[in-house]
Amino acid sequence: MNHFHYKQGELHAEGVSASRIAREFGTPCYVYSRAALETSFAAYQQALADVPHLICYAVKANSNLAVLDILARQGAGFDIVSVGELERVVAAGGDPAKTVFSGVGKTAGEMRRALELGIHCFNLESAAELEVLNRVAGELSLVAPVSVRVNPDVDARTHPYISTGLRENKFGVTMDEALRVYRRAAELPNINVQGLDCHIGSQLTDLSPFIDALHRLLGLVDQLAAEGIEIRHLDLGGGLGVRYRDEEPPAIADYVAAIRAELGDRELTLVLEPGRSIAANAGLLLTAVEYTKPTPEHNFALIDAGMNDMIRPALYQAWLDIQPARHVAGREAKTWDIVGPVCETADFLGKGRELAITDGDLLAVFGAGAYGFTMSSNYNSRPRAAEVIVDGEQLHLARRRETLEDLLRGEQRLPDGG
Ligand SMILES: Cc1ncc(COP(=O)(O)O)c(C=O)c1O
Ligand SMILES: N[C@@H](CCCC[NH3+])C(=O)O
Repeated sequence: MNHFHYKQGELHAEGVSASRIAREFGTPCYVYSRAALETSFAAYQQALADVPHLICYAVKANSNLAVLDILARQGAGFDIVSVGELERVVAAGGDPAKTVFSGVGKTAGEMRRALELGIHCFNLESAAELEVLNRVAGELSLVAPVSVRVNPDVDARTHPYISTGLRENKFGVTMDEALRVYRRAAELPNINVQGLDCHIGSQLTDLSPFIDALHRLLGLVDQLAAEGIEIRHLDLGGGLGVRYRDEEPPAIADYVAAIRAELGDRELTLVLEPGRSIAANAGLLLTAVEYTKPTPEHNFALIDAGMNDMIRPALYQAWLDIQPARHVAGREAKTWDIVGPVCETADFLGKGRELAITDGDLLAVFGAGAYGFTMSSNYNSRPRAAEVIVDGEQLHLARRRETLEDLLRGEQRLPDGG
């Protein structure tokens, strides 16, 4: 079911028209469909229903409290990469006991808070981090559950900036190093080995890199078992891609089925950390055309959303579908570059788009539910957009638009005479 659809020429998010959302909350505005979030999460749950599992939604994809709340109510666990994300999970009613902590640079303070809250597992990314965690857990008289994140050296065949599982990437440890880290972990008094972890990249549209990585991980599980180190859960990270344009990623059910086939009848709890495949197509960015500006080279449509609101096109050359929120009959289509107000040439959301649009039109940028708002910034001192949840006919303001006062909060001039 498509939760964003056109009815009588006008875009609707579930039962609510785009123009009503813009009227009530202004633009730019992120719009998320509750049903879409629930549907994609449920696809993971159904595919894993009869095996021990934990689905840890990757908070970095979309960390709005209402989004986390929706997923927590469905029983989601969470994958976090900072204490800030952990506090969001707690504030949203998520369960720390279903939370895994990834990230290459966890600080001692972050570890302390996570230990106090009793998270499910720390995904360790280095031998040095293991020592710090053991010390911090010791200070608290606690035992830290750990996995080691291995870097299986497989090519995820995705954009180089979001590929994480190659030897040259900063993430995880090599397979050889992992053996040494596990041996050391097994000796430490405040560490309890629980699992094995990897995450090879994001927006993968092919199953084979996942299966290659899993293969390598299972080899390590066996090697560890031979040394008496038992691995109870296997965390394969996230990374399943979505369709933004014409990509053909596997369906969630097929992705999970392929992993399960590879696991066979091993008694391992499967942990997954999906982000994009849950949130990307559950959200869009509504924006208005402020000006149209034909030039000898290009027709520019200057919109009120910029790269500070959605950086993916500038950062990864990502292609996002952009459509007018209302189809007006009889208008002539032209080729447009859809650009924002930020003072950077990279500030575009789409280039060379055939669209019948004019000044004042409302546009929708699709596929914006993941890595949209969470990567937004105040660059050019632009307040960040509102975030809205659509739930059937209901609209819920999930985060109000920042005000100019918000922008100045926490800053101070020098003292008088300084
Ligand atoms: C450790 C880890 N887990 C999970 C994810 C979520 O990935 P995705 O949004 O591609 O599912 C990421 C981001 O790529 C990550 O770095
Ligand atoms: N931010 C990236 C995904 C990277 C995920 C972090 N490991 C994107 O928008 O595609």
